[in-house]
Amino acid sequence: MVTTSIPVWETHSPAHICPFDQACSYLDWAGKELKLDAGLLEILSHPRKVVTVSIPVKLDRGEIRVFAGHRVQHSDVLGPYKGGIRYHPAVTLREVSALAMLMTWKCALLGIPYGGAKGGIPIDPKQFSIGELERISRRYISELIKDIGPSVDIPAPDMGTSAREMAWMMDTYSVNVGHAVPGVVTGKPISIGGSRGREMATGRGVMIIVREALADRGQSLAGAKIAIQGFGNVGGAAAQLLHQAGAKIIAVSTGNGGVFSEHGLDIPALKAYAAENRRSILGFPHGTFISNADLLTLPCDVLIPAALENQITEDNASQIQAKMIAEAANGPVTLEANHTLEGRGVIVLPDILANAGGVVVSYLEWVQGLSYLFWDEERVNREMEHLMVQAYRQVMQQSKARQVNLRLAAYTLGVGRVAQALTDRGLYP
Ligand SMILES: NC(=O)C1=CN([C@@H]2O[C@H](COP(=O)(O)OP(=O)(O)OC[C@H]3O[C@@H](n4cnc5c(N)ncnc54)[C@H](OP(=O)(O)O)[C@@H]3O)[C@@H](O)[C@H]2O)C=CC1
Ligand SMILES: O=C(O)CCC(=O)C(=O)O
Repeated sequence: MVTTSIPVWETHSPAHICPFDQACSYLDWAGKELKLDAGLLEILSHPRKVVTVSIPVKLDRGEIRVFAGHRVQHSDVLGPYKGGIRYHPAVTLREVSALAMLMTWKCALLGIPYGGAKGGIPIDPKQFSIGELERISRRYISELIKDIGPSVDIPAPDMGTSAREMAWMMDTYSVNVGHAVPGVVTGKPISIGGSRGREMATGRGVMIIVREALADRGQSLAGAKIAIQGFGNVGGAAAQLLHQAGAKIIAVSTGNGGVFSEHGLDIPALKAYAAENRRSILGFPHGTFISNADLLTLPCDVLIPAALENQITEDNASQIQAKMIAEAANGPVTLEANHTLEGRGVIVLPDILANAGGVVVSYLEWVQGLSYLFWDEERVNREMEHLMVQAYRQVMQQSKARQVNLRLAAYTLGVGRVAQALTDRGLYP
């Protein structure tokens, strides 16, 4: 039975804050600081290409459903478009457009030769069988076949997707063009050209940036009290690596709440519990229940939002008790909240720096694939750490030189490099 004949491309974000408006406000802020021309800012605030495709899929029970699949290519001034694909019910075109823009600044900040893109399908992957997810992923990539490619646009995992979906996408693309093309996606399984270290990379990058920021304040990871919202690819890996480094992870959460222990959670035991309980951590015996809202306002050294955007807003910014926030998620702190936090002396390590470990190892995966030479995990981690620490130091230096907070420092570096490249290429004025 066909349930809808007219696909609804644009759904309203459940949050009252539009992620794309937020992304444009951050760009504006950086543009003012850099004194960029209005015309240049106008170019940078528009994605270069927006694609929405129809994904007709037969579900296991025989019903035909048509999903909307978005891919937004924000900028390719510095290299091929790059960015993840999100499967989440709250995905909208405006959200994907915001995330694509963030990718542009992130890649420029890290000095990797990519532009920015993002993709997404508004579905809850938990509601579909593996077979259904495979059909959705394959059809989505077939529809985008002319818009992606190893030197055009290279997708990767984001919320709700993983190496499994990347393998289906790589295979679909390869079958369509007639030969194996591992470089069309990153975050693939190692068996088909994925990189060692990619799965943990975003969490490892978060750990490195938090370690550097604490060290600059005379603190170490050992004994630091940390709360983490989100226990998926990023939050889970960050929790594991921070725990290994001696930090005390006092709370973690998933979509329906979390667990708290003042003495620190046993993260390996919690990971094992989640694996046995279809990713749910509720009911973990060595801790008490905590809501996502309460987790955000716990007193701690570092708060790590690692789930969705717009989690820290004007509504709760004044209640945040963390001394430092590391944005593992993209866009978890709104511009207004950022100002409030800054006024209260809370350090915010911005997303385009703090969560860049994933795209850095994606880049290393792409480089290994193009050169047909694969590295051991130690080398991947070393190269990634070098790029992350270098970017961190550049942000610190920019912050001192311009007397601005870390977000504006990171943005002025990222946006400034793209603006310079656009001008040097003769694309502006
Ligand atoms: N994967 C990557 O390499 C990168 C990801 N990021 C960003 O990191 C963030 C997380 O991505 P990733 O870890 O890959 O995604 P995953 O899908 O692997 O995990 C998401 C986690 O967030 C939880 N979650 C979902 N909704 C909420 C909510 N409303 N409140 C609290 N927790 C929630 C999920 O719980 P549940 O299982 O209950 O849904 C799950 O634990 C995203 O913002 C993403 O853009 C940034 C850079 C790279
Ligand atoms: O690994 C990548 O290419 C992109 C990761 C991503 O989507 C992100 O950094 O937000």
